[in-house]
Amino acid sequence: MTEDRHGGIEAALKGVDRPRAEAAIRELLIAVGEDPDRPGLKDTPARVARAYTEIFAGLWQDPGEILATTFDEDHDELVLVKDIPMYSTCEHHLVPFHGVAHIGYIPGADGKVTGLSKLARLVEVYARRPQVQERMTSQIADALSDVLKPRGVLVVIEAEHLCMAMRGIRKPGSRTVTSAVRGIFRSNQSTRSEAMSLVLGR
Ligand SMILES: Nc1nc2c(ncn2[C@@H]2O[C@H](COP(=O)(O)OP(=O)(O)OP(=O)(O)O)[C@@H](O)[C@H]2O)c(=O)[nH]1
Ligand SMILES: [Zn+2]
Repeated sequence: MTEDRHGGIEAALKGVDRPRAEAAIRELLIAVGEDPDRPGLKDTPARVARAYTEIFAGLWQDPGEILATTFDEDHDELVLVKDIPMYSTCEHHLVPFHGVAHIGYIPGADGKVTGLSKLARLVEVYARRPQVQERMTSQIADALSDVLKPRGVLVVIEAEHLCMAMRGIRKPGSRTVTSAVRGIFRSNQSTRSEAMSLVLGR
């Protein structure tokens, strides 16, 4: 696990009760019919506890802190970062859903913008939690709106849910697309359509 100056992994390493997680994984292995003491599984509970600490580190991270670095660029038109890879965990089945996030915003009257990497970090904060795709999409849009006070925000997430692929209905390849629009993207249809075509155009 790499260190994260925004407190995610570091805070998660301090906060997560790993002995408890390890005990739970051991119990799960027994419950599904495995022998947690066989050599291949001996270190698995500790390994999984560490992996979950990383996978859910967003619970320990403050999105406001990530967006704290802003600068005035006097830019009053669209800023769009496309195809940000994301891996999250479906809170219903605790299996991954993964895909890409696209984030666009039009800065507010003060021209305040944030570093481009911060948009990708924001995706990480909300992806690294037990999630539902719709909620994750709205949370990213709301965090950006609250901190940057932009004229508009548009977030689109396209993802495949492994709970629909490797189990249950078993439809690999189906993609779920969610969007959240705020400000001018919500009130002005032509602005929204223009941004959407940039987002979805390949
Ligand atoms: N809206 C939404 N649904 C999700 C998301 N992730 C998983 N689901 C759905 O959550 C639902 C949970 O349904 P349940 O009937 O409680 O669980 P289940 O019996 O395991 O359902 P199946 O997956 O249909 O086998 C399923 O339809 C999943 O496809 C998500 O991000 N958004
Ligand atoms: Zn699921």
